[in-house]
Amino acid sequence: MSFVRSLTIASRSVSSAPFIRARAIGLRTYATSKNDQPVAKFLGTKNSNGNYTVTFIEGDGIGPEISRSVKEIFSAAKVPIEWETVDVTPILKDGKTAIPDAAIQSVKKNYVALKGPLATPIGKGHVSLNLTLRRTFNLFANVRPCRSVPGYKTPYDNVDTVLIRENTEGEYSGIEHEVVDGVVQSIKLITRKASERVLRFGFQYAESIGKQHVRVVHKATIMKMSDGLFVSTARDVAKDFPQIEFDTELLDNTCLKMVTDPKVYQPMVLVMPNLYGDIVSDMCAGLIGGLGLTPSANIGDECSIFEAVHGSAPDIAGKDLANPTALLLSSMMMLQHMGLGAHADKITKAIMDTLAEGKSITGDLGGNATNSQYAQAIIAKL
Ligand SMILES: NC(=O)C1=CN([C@@H]2O[C@H](COP(=O)(O)OP(=O)(O)OC[C@H]3O[C@@H](n4cnc5c(N)ncnc54)[C@H](O)[C@@H]3O)[C@@H](O)[C@H]2O)C=CC1
Ligand SMILES: O=C(O)CCC(=O)C(=O)O
Ligand SMILES: [Mg+2]
Repeated sequence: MSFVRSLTIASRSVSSAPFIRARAIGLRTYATSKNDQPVAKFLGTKNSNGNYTVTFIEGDGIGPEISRSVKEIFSAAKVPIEWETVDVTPILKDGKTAIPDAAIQSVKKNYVALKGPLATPIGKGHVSLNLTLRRTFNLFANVRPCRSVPGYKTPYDNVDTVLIRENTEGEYSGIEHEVVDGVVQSIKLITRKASERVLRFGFQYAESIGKQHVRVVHKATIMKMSDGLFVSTARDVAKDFPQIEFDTELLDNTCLKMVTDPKVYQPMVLVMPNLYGDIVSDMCAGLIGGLGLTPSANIGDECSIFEAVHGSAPDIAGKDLANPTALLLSSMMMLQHMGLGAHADKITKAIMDTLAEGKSITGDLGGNATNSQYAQAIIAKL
């Protein structure tokens, strides 16, 4: 019988990290936190045509189809953006999987990218390029809002959760090895530095979108050292935000309560280690109609990459059946981040009106429209 053991390592180094300041990346708002000088400030500038250049990674599976819809809608809405499409087919560099240099240079130059889903082989094969991108650009916070779509009926009304996932370490550190035949070790790495960084961002983000409560989701009853460090760091950071209510909750209880009464989570921002955030965000998507609807932002000090929560959906790829809304809403978060909020508002209204009308929605939402027909319906409303 094979026996897989997970070893937890917690860094005890005491951080003297400076107070991190963050600009909120909201789906609807572009509020600056009270502490100004944002860590996630958009550093890009307009090119000689008066447009911003944005790196586009179209991705695998449904990626190219939904990317095409986003591009068509942006073009119809006359968003002042020029896309720089890059290839991220992995290369081997010093024996390790790496992103091609041209793609890295493009993101570095433009400070911002929109990304379709990238498939990861199961078991053997290259490491996740999604994770590689997050690590390469130190995109420490993954912001995953999940809100009910007005007019689209689900068993739950008025879902409004915001989950912030630590994005660079934890169970996703990718440190694994075989101890002896049949015994494998996987290391969950938690550091005070990365925890503090994402937690501070979480508090500042909550403040800037008007949520008065931060809840840290963990399993420190079992992973006493690693999740314990995340929780104790959170308690320290919370002292700098006395105006924000702070508490903690065990992950299994969060899952139960979320699918029983998601309204409980409306006033708060949830912050959690990497794997928990991955799983809970898919679960939350299920509350509002599925993965076709939920966006995300990977935030770093310099660059930020915006992508849907979902993956490459191989089961529907190549059929023009995918729902591009999740990538579209991610691109709306991107526009907010870039200070192009007026364009975001206009497109978001067309998206929401099309969804509420229900005549041209995709199969995942119970409609008959293709991805292309849905995109055209949005364009007609612009
Ligand atoms: N950030 C990323 O790029 C992510 C990449 N992946 C990768 O994607 C691949 C496929 O993973 P799965 O487990 O199948 O998850 P998935 O998220 O691709 O699909 C799960 C289910 O949701 C549906 N779905 C997803 N997006 C949809 C959309 N836009 N419209 C309509 N239906 C949609 C799919 O058809 C499927 O039934 C894997 O290689 C995985 O590693 C998975 C999650 C995130
Ligand atoms: O990189 C992958 O294959 C999956 C990543 C994922 O599920 C996520 O980021 O939500
Ligand atoms: Mg995931």
